[in-house]
Amino acid sequence: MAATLSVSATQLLSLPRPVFLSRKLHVHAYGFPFPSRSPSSRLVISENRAICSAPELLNSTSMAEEVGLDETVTLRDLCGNHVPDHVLRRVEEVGYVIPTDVQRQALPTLFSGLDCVLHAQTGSGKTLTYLLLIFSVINTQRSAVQALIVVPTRELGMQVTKVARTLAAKPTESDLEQNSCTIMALLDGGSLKRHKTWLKAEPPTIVVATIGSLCQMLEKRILTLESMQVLVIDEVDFMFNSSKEVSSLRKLLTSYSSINNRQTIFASASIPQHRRFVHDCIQQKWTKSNVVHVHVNPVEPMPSCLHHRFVICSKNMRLHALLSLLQTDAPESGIIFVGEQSEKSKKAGNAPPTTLLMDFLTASYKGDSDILLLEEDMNFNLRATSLSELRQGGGYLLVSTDLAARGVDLPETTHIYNFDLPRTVTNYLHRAGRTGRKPFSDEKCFVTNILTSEERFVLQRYENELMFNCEELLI
Ligand SMILES: Nc1ncnc2c1ncn2[C@@H]1O[C@H](COP(=O)(O)OP(=O)(O)OP(=O)(O)O)[C@@H](O)[C@H]1O
Repeated sequence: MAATLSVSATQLLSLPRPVFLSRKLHVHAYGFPFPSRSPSSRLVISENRAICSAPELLNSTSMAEEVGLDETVTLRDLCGNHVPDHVLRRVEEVGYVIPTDVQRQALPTLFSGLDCVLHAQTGSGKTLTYLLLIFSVINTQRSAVQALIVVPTRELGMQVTKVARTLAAKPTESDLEQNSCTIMALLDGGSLKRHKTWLKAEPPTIVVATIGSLCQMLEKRILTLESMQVLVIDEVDFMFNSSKEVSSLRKLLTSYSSINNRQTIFASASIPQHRRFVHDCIQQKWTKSNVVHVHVNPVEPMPSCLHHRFVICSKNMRLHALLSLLQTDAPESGIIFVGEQSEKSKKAGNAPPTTLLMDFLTASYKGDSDILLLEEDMNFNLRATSLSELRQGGGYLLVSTDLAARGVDLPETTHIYNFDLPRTVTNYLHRAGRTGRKPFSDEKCFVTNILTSEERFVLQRYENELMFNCEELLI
């Protein structure tokens, strides 16, 4: 049976994003050079062929709905010939069925073996994108490190490891007969001695690492990357911006491994001067020369479900402004970002701002949510405890420095409060992106900035650069 739709050429040309139809469908465009400017163009959709993607035939969701067709390609459709079935079953069990935009746009490129810069909004599903590539490439019969994911913080490393282990878990007894994929978290603050023993006994298939711990293992040749097929650098702009990490990162990209033996993926929601970055990737031989920049939704750098607001108050009224906001919003789960303590304030022996804020909230906030702290000065165990408590469910208010701003995925977070304005526009984007992390939800999430009147122009600059509007609240 064929369904026939009449679509004007203007409609065809004005639609905003590529159409992907289910693999049962095939699109024929007849009667006009495609895309046509003729107002009487016809589009015929008939059963029984593969996915069609035509950039000009944008967003045919409404057309497909009109004839009652399933317009959606699934992750299984995209990955079927590449990713082992037991991994795909886990992907579906976890609840990932429909690909997000970045998955839909990047996976075909990644499966074709090309190097890739994954540049897509916070919370858009970049982690699953590169993990699916890794699962398509690794051979569990081989005992060697075949994929390496480098992350900036222990917290992000633990999170990525958890997702990778979830997907690698064998769901049925017949799957258990196959060799399993082992995943090592080689992260700052972990036990290097234990990792050395593990690496010497039996190399893991995938390593998730922070650059410090990784380089120690590479320098001592306890870990080698000769068999590495995929190298992922997550939060790549942060890594290149960090004076502590950059030289080790360059060494990893050029001395410890070579672009010809590996597929290289860089991921981030923010890649400032991205054309320059892609140019550098090729010039510096961090990637092959045909590297693809997958830039999803470039005109909207932040998720559209975010509602940005600000309140203006004097510095010494900020605690009260925050309390008033919390009482009005009554957020079930939120993150309050606080700036780092200045060296001057440290030398003067003042308590860190996070401590002051925790003390204030513990004494004054009467809501039900647990109040927790995450900051660099805590030891790694306490940091892990804070995050695992957050993930156990129930409401929370997390007081944090920018440590929680990159990559941390707490999907229940609906409110972000910038108690101190972030120092850069990129930090604004990542702090804001700790909310709005449920890909197919249209739940409204809030980012609220507490600022002095002198700081208003800084926020205005962020609004201009990131193309959002901030509403003023009067409290
Ligand atoms: N296809 C999918 N369907 C449903 N949920 C998904 C899908 N892919 C990813 N997610 C969920 O989306 C959330 C965000 O994913 P992820 O952490 O990979 O985002 P990200 O793009 O890396 O963001 P950031 O740039 O902030 O690190 C996670 O909670 C993840 O479980």
